[in-house]
This record gives sequence, structure tokens and C-alpha cells, in this order.
Amino acid sequence: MQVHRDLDHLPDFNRAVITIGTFDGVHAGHRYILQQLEQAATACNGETVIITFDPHPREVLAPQANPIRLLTTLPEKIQLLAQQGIDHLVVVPFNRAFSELSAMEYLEDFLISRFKPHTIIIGYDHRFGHNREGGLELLEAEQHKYGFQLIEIPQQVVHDLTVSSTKIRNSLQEGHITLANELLGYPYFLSGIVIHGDKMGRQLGYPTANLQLPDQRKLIPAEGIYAVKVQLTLDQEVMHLNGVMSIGTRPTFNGSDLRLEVHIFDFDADIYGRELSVSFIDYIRANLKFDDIKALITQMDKDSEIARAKCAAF
Ligand SMILES: Cc1cc2nc3c(=O)[nH]c(=O)nc-3n(C[C@H](O)[C@H](O)[C@H](O)COP(=O)(O)O)c2cc1C
Ligand SMILES: Nc1ncnc2c1ncn2[C@@H]1O[C@H](COP(=O)(O)OP(=O)(O)O)[C@@H](O)[C@H]1O
Repeated sequence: MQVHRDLDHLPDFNRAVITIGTFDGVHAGHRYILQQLEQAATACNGETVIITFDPHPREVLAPQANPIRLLTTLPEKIQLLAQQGIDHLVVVPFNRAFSELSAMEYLEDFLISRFKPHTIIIGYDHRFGHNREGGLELLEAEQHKYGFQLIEIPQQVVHDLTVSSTKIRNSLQEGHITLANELLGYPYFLSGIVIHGDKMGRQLGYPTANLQLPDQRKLIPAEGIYAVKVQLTLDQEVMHLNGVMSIGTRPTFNGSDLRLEVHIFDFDADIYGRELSVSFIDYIRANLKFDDIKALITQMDKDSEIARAKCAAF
């Protein structure tokens, strides 16, 4: 998949079959749209093109509103879309100037002149241009003049997509990992850089790699203990390992900041500064305040046993 971020240097697309959207999570519902895109492109022997915006329009136009919680950061979205076999992803740097294009300018100067679309696949309620003045009706009115085919994603499908995205976010924030994973069509994952913690883990017999996320907007699942799969590149070798993860403030040590830490099974190496990706397999329990360290270690032993079994069964 080719990723384009500079609108002034886009290639000449070959019968572009385009769709426009955020595709946050690239979840099972989105895949249905992607399949339609593929089918339309196969039918006309064209290329699939997804147009997405970064930052999200809402972050630019209404920055005070509820902060966005992303299921996928941009690099993660790129990875997932590439796996789906999409030909081109165009990441539009959304800003005020772009938001102030009139609907007609958006259509003529952006969509038509830059993409020369063969087909546009768009939600029934999609809005574009300044103050969201443009929509399907404008595309319908102009489609013959510009010679593109218009495929409308019906209300029910758009509704199901929205419901699904909301359900996934809520499920993750409530610790319902298996439901979230089912709706996503893959295990929810996050990636981060391993940073230094308080050097307590090793003393407990459980060294834990503390993760720092590169994007503050990434949704962090509910506090608790999880069975996880870990992916890590060491000496140019991609390693697939199992582990147990704690998301929490470490109440036993009267901590206050949220820590993301993973203990990797059957592993011993210095991985500070490396990137590590964690996929959530299942929720085990809540993060608790223990009376003493011995009780915490006993519980970690049990957690590890459960996590090993869940990872092995996955
Ligand atoms: C499997 C597992 C379960 C944990 N459960 C708890 C818990 O219930 N309560 C708590 O305060 N900390 C919990 N922790 C976090 C530990 O307190 C933390 O890993 C330890 O203090 C080491 O921190 P460090 O990496 O900064 O050295 C857990 C960690 C792991 C790996
Ligand atoms: N099995 C393992 N799981 C996680 N980290 C490990 C493991 N073995 C060695 N390490 C290393 O030990 C570090 C964690 O040890 P810990 O005592 O918890 O230190 P810190 O408080 O800095 O996280 C990790 O960052 C990693 O570099």
C-alpha cells in the first residue's frame, strides 16, 4: 500500500475507486466497506484509494469537546489497511484552510482534480465542505458532468458501523476484551517504547517492561490485569511471546500515575528503549491494593498461571 501525505504530489491514479472516512480501528464493520471498494476496483480494473484525515476534523474544529480516544493511531491504521490489500492511503493534513473549502471547491479542486475518481463510495449521510454544506445530493447532481460512478452506503450499514465503533470503545474501557476483539475482528493492541520504572519488578520476581505510548489519543483499556500476546523485534528477529499485563496506578505502593507494564513469560533481556506491541487476549481481574508485598506476589503467580493458559488457548 502506498501512503501519500502531500496533496501536491499525488500520483496519477488508475481509475481510482475512492472512499472517505476515518476508519478508526479498521474493525470488522469497516472491512465490509473495504470489500465493496475491492469489488468495485476489480470490476473496473482500477485502484482502491482511501482518503482519511489527520488530525481528525473534530480535533481541529472543536478542540475543547471530549478528547478523541483512538482505537488506532495513524501508524497502526496504516498497518491494518495495508493488511487488507488497499492500494493507496491518502492522509489529508486537516486544517482550518481545508475545512473552509466550499462544498463545490472540495468536490472540484480536491476530489475531482486530485483523484479523477472512477467511483466514489460514500455513506448516505456524508457531509463535506465549509459548515458541512455538501452531501450526497451534490455528488449526485455533479456525477454525470465529472463522469464518476456513485455508490451509496445505506443508512443501516452506516448505523451499524457507528454502533460497532462505540461498542468497541465502551467494551475496552469496561474491560470486556473478548467482546471488543470480536467486534474488531482481531485482538486490540497498543504499541509503546519501553521506559524505566521504579526497578521494583525484578525484586518481586516479576520484571515488567513499562510502556510509553507515542500518541496520547490512543484508547487505553480499563485498569486491570490482562493476558497478552507480545511482539518485539530483537536482533532483527520478530519475536512472538506471551505475557501478563498490569494497567493501573499500583495501589499497593500508593502510586498515582497510570502505568502500563508487561511481564513477558520465559524471557530475559534488556529491552529499554525498544518498541513493543501488546495484544489483549483477555481480562483477568481488577488492580487491587494488597496489605503486603508477599500477598501481591502470590496473586501475580496466580495471574501468570491464568494468563499462560489463556494465551496457550488463543
Ligand atoms: C501480573 C501483575 C499483576 C499486578 N497486580 C497489581 C495489583 O493488583 N496491585 C498493584 O498495586 N500492583 C500490581 N501490579 C503492578 C506491580 O506493583 C508493579 O509491576 C511493580 O511495582 C513493579 O513496578 P516497576 O516496573 O516500576 O518496578 C501488577 C503487576 C503485574 C505484572
Ligand atoms: N521477562 C521480562 N519481562 C519484562 N521485562 C523484562 C523481562 N526480563 C528482563 N526484562 C527487562 O527488565 C526491565 C523491567 O525490570 P523492572 O525491575 O521492572 O524495572 P523497571 O522498573 O525499570 O521496569 C524491562 O524493561 C526489561 O528491560
